Amino acid sequence: MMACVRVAVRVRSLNKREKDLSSKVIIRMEENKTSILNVKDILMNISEEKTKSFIYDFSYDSSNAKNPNFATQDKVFTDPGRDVLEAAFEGYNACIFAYGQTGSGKSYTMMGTADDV
Ligand SMILES: Nc1ncnc2c1ncn2[C@@H]1O[C@H](COP(=O)(O)OP(=O)(O)OP(=O)(O)O)[C@@H](O)[C@H]1O
Repeated sequence: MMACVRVAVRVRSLNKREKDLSSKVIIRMEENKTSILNVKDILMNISEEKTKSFIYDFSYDSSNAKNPNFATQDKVFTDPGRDVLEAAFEGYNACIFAYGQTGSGKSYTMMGTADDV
């Protein structure tokens, strides 16, 4: 039996505009914990960062494919997506939706790319 509501958070990689602005990724993810770092601490290289942490059902770091905890499209589909589909096939009402600001990766996360099978 799956929980009624589950929340997953995903971070995408920086886009060209953000890279051109030398933007920093201020989100760190560890298991299902998402932390927001203070950008001033990152820039000044202060190790004792003042972070705000939140626990979600899933936290997906897709910011850098080189990170060991990089979340692939397949992973994002398998964890929250497959259960919802299975529940629907069992006759339960099910809904999955993406929420976030423009350009944050909602369509990408829900639809994938032509290369995804
Ligand atoms: N996880 C990701 N990995 C690589 N590229 C991504 C990822 N998520 C989003 N992108 C890229 O970022 C851009 C914006 O993503 P997308 O169109 O999915 O955003 P959106 O939230 O649906 O935006 P809008 O609300 O404007 O429709 C696209 O070029 C997409 O390919």
